[in-house]
Amino acid sequence: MTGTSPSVATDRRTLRVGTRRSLLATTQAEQVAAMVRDRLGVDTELVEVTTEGDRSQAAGTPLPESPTTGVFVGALRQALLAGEIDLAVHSLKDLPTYPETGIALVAVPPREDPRDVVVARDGLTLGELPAGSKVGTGSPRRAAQLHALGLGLDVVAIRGNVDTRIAKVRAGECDAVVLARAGLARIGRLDEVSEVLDPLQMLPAPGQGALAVECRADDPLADLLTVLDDPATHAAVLAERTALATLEGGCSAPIGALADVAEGEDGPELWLRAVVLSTDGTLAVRRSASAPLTDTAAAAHLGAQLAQELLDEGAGQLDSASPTPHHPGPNPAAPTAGSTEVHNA
Ligand SMILES: NCc1[nH]cc(CCC(=O)O)c1CC(=O)O
Repeated sequence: MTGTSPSVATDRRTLRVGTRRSLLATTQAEQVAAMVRDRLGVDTELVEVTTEGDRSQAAGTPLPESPTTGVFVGALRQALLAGEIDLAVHSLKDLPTYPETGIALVAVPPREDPRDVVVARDGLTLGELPAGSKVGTGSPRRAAQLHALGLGLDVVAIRGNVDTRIAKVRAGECDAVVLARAGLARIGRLDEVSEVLDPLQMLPAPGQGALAVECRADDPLADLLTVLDDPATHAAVLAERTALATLEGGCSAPIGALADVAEGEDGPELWLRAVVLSTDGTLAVRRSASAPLTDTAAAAHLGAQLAQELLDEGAGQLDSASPTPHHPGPNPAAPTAGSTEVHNA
């Protein structure tokens, strides 16, 4: 192990790319490794690190789809800090919103399609599934938005990796499951998709479809790896994640957020929309806002501002712990016009 003698990147012939062991994780890591070889002209080697999340899946107690505690990233960060790997590749949506001392997020490569998809029996869409159909998901965000469609679907909690979840449909255990399109795209299983969900009905998780490349903050490699960064994607996910971080301070309800880059009159703009729902989907607060796509500070500001508007509209009262959510209280300061709505779904 050469971790104790800091070397400059050009001294390293082979960069060690840390990844979780799942098929999705290693596929993503190999994609980033290919970019590293191409852009930096160095060799790469994948180093598989077993995370707490993987261990518990192997032991038969898989974690929920959207663990918020970073169980999938801790071991990779430890390996970075210990000098066992040079860079780590994560699904960005699995990263906790708070930073880790000594670890830098150095690049966000171009994003995959961030939408959620349905994999259903007989190629059915959600609208074609009869009331009472079992739709599997372990994500409170997906469950709340499924309930909000008002189709009478029976949302059942399932866990496990992408393969396991698709297998539940093929085995007849569920009529359908909802997954991130990006995951299926990366492992070459888009042919399983029966419907791509419009973000108007199913807003993805903040950061969904994007990858995060991390390395040690004090490693000279950090500067070199910025060539992997896609500034538009980076700004978009920063806006989404800042909204998430701000909302996490004031509420524990399911959250969806998506920022798109669109061409405005005076150049590219970031258009951010977000939703906070009660767990059972009967109540939702939704809002959107846009800002010129300039720097990361502007993107973060957009996210924080939108989150604050959602909190002002009562998002903090959509208590995920409450089985019978109540209407958010009136807010005299809230504007009456705009794209916010508090509704019974
Ligand atoms: N929570 C697990 C996870 N983390 C990232 C992805 C998919 C790839 C991505 O969103 O970038 C998935 C699977 C899923 O949600 O279906």
